[in-house]
Amino acid sequence: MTQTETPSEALIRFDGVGMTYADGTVAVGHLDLDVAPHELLTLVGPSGSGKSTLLRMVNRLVEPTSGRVLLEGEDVARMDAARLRRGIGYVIQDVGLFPHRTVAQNVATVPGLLGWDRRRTRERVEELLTLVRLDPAVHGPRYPQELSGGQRQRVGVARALATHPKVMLMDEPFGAVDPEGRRSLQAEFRRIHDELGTTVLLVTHDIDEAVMLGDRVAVLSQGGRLEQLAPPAVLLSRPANAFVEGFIGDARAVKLLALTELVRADVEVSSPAGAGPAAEPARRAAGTPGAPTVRLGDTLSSAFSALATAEDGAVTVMDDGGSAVGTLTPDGLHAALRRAVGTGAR
Ligand SMILES: Nc1ncnc2c1ncn2[C@@H]1O[C@H](COP(=O)(O)OP(=O)(O)OP(=O)(O)O)[C@@H](O)[C@H]1O
Repeated sequence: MTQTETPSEALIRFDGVGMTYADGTVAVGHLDLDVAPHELLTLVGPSGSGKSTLLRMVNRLVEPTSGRVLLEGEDVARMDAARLRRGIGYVIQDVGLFPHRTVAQNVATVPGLLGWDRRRTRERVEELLTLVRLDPAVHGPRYPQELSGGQRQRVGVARALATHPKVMLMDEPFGAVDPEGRRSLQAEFRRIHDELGTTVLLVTHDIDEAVMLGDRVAVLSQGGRLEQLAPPAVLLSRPANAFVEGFIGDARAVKLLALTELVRADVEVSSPAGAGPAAEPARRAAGTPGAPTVRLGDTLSSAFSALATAEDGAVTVMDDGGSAVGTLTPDGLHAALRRAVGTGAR
C-alpha cells in the first residue's frame, strides 16, 4: 500500500478535520485519514503532534473546528454523544478504574448502564477476564489497588470490550506499565485483536509499539500533519521523508528483522536424502545435537541469532511438522531482508 492509498471502505473517516483550541493552538491543521474495518491503526508521533486530539474527536471528547469524523459513514457530530460513547471502547493510560468498585464491577460498568440482566453480565465479565488472562475467581472480587499496574491495564481493556464495541480508542494504553510487562501486554493485546477483529485506533509515542501492534502506522508531526501512512515493514524499509527516518531512529533494520517471517523461498532446499550434500540438512538436524535450527514462520531476528551461533555458517530450517526442509545461509537471510524491503512483507 502506498502512502496515499487508503482502504476502500472506512469504518472511521477523518474527513478534512482540523482543531484549533481556544487559545489559538493549532493541534491539527487539516487531516484526511481512513481506518478500515477490523484494522488496528496506530497513530504515532512526538509529543504535541495532535494524536490525542484526533482520537478524542472520534468519541466527541473534542469537537473539531473544521471537517468531520464519520463512523460507518455517519457524522459523529449528529449522533447522541452518550450513545456514541457507549458503543466505543476507550482505554487511557491510567485506566481510570473506579477505585471503590471491584474488578468485576468495573468490567460490568457499561453492561450495567445498558440494563443487561445479572446472568448475562456475569457471564460476559468472566469471559472477558479470561480473555485478558485474569482469573475471574481470583481477580474479579479484588479492588483495583490490589492489582499490579499491568493487571489494572488488562482490566481496562476488558472493561472497554464489555459490550462488543465495533471501535476501540486507546490512548497510550500501556504507557504506565514497566517495559517488560509492556511487551507482553502488547503481544497479548495483538492476540486479542486478532481474535476479536475489533477496529482499533491506538495512540502512542513509541515507534516500537506502533510497528509491533499496527496493521498500518500513521506518523504525525506537529500540527497533526500526516507524514506517512503505511504498513510497518514499508514504513521501516522506505520512510517517506527525513522526518519519518529521524523518528524511526537507528534501529530500522533490527525492527524489520523482527517483523519479517522466514518463508520457504528464503531456504536452500535439500534434494532427496542420502545424495551427497543434499542430505546435509537432515544430518545437521538429526545428527548434531544442540545445533541451531529455525522454523518456517520464525522471525528473521531469530534466524539471525541462530545463524550467529551456527558453527558452519548455516542452520537447518524445519517445517511445522518438524521435518527439515533445507538450510538458511547468510545469503538467504540477506535475500529475505531484501524481500521484506521490496514487498513490505509482514
Ligand atoms: N484543551 C487544550 N487547550 C489548548 N491547547 C491544547 C488543549 N489540548 C491540547 N492542546 C495542545 O494541542 C497540541 C496537541 O495536543 P495533543 O494532546 O493532541 O498531542 P499528542 O500528540 O497527543 O501529545 P502527547 O504525546 O504529549 O500526549 C499540543 O500543542 C497541546 O498543547
